[in-house]
Amino acid sequence: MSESLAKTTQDDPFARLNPAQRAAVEHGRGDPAPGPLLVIAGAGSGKTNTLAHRVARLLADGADPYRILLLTFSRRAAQDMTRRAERIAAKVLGPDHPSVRAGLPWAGTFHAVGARILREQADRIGLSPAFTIHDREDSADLMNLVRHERGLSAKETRFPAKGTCLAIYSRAVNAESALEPVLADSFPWCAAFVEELKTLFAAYVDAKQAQNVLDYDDLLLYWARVMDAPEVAGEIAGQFDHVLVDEYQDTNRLQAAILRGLRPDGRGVTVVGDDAQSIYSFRAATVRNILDFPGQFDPPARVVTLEENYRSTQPILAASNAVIGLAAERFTKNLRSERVSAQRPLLVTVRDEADQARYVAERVLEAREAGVRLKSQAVLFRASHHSAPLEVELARRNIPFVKFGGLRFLEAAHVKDVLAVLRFAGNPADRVTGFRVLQLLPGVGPATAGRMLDAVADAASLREGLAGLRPPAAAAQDWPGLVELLTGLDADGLGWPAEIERVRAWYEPHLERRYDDAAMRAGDLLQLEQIAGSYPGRERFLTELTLDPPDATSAEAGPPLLDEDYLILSTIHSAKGQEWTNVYCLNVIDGCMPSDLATGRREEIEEERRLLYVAMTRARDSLHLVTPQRFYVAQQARGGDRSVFASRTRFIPAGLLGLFETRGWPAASDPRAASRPAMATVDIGARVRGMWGA
Ligand SMILES: Nc1ncnc2c1ncn2[C@@H]1O[C@H](COP(=O)(O)OP(=O)(O)OP(=O)(O)O)[C@@H](O)[C@H]1O
Repeated sequence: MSESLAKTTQDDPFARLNPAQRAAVEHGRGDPAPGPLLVIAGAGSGKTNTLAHRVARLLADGADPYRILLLTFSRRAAQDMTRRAERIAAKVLGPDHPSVRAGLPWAGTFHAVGARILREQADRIGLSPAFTIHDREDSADLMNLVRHERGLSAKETRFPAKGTCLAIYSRAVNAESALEPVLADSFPWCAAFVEELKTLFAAYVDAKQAQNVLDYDDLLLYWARVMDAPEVAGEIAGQFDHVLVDEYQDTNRLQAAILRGLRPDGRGVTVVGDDAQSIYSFRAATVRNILDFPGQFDPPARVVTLEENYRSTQPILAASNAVIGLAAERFTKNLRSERVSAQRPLLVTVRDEADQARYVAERVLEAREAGVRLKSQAVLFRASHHSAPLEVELARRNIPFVKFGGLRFLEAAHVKDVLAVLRFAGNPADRVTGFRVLQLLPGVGPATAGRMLDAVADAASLREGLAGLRPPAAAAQDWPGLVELLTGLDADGLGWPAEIERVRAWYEPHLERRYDDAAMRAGDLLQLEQIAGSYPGRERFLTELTLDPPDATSAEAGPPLLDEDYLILSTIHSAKGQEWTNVYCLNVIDGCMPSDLATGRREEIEEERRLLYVAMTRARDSLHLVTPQRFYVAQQARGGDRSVFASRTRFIPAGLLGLFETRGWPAASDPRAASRPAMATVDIGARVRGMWGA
């Protein structure tokens, strides 16, 4: 680069954009209400980068940051985008300019923004602004409660379990579909229960409304319905000049309806996405949203396609393109990369998962020796439990790692307990939460808790309701403490985060009584308190954390882990939008990719293909796809602990093998290979069970 060009690039943050990116960034520049824009961006083509530049361009050109709505897929993405846009805008406007300092107050996920808008409008739309939000587990619990009340849980009817009921309900809501087609398409074994399910869902909705509770789906559903009501919709839409949506391929019909409601003529709308990376149809996302976007408007939306990949080497890209090239329907993008390399992606055959773990651990250490930090390396897998043997191997070798997409921090019982106290104090009508809180006391079981909640519901206030209760003898000692805590949280004017400190202090003796590993759990609660400190208040904290819980503790908690170097382990779903120098992909075999949980419907298989594509396109320099020849099948019906012989994923048919370097490991020359006995599967578990005639 010449000196003057280098200087220009440094001064002008927009100078590095390629022509297509610039076209997207500058679309409608100077027009206060530019026409709709769709940016179709291939993997690694700078989608995120381009969207951040577009926001920065708007700010630099004088747009009001309070009137920009930026909808992202995760909270992390919203924060990342806000930081990038601020940094770019600061180069033009200076770091102290009010538009830079304001940040992007309306950046967040659809659900989080929905919650905020609904709370702001609560009085006008018949909601109480104190509504609480149920996560999936709470929703399933409430569904279960209603199911019992309706007498639908009798075993002989084989009525669907609470989780299935919730999944059916959720899909119907998000896909804006009647119940019958949802059952026929996705839950055919439940089709006989259509009438009972309708009754159940009606009762579930009644219960939520009576208890002043919204579930995840309600946040989109209520928002969408508000946008149908002209009196309120106009006001909400009028708050924004620009609406930008990232990862549009993973939005569902309700989200598309909300967007249409916000901007019926498409003016000021930018959506960005990649149809080839659509991987959330199990949450009713529909790739049709992005495929059909341009034609919704008259004149149609402008489409800008980004085809230059800056991430991966050409051989990695060639292999990824070939995999997605076999997909049935997509916007055609011919991704190209200028990053030459002689190294094709590796397709490595190993005996079993234990060897897979050893292979990956060795390569990771080798790369670290060669200067690639652990943090620049990621191991990706289809299902969270696939990494178990590797986790053992890493622990054995003292290789630190952080796992994304496993059991979430907030799902841990003790963390939920503390959050439940905070929520119940804010909304005593919420029975699921109240149930949890009251049963923390010794001697209070479901029946007592239920009676107590009835009494609270009939009283004028929580304070009055609690005052009238007589706890069982075993709880007598702890009762006054709980009453004081619940009634004092609001009344004592403690402020935030002192409120959560008080709850933690109250909870500590209960924690010790309830759990053997209380010390470790207490550490989690301290971490929770630390996270709480970064929110302005209780309600924002509870809402945002419920909607988008941290994927891994260290993702939020900061020190000490963030200073160290650690390997990334992640499900492919959680790897969305990220990139690493080296990527190792586990179990690239049929049964895992595609998952044998996919029913075999064509759309589901296509989505599994896109998952492999997403995994492959996360790699910058080095990509290893590992195929164990024998795979232990976990989580099968009783009687089955078995290994199966596995074959390479169908998404890499023989015709594509030339794009990979195929290898067996350990190599025949490796003494480890020779010392192995011939491959045989001995089902010890079955033999042991056989002792008892099972
Ligand atoms: N014009 C450019 N010049 C050089 N590098 C670029 C340019 N645009 C983007 N990049 C780099 O390319 C990489 C991929 O960018 P980004 O993460 O924005 O892509 P993406 O399209 O969002 O990817 P994906 O959809 O696969 O998650 C990043 O490292 C980014 O810095």
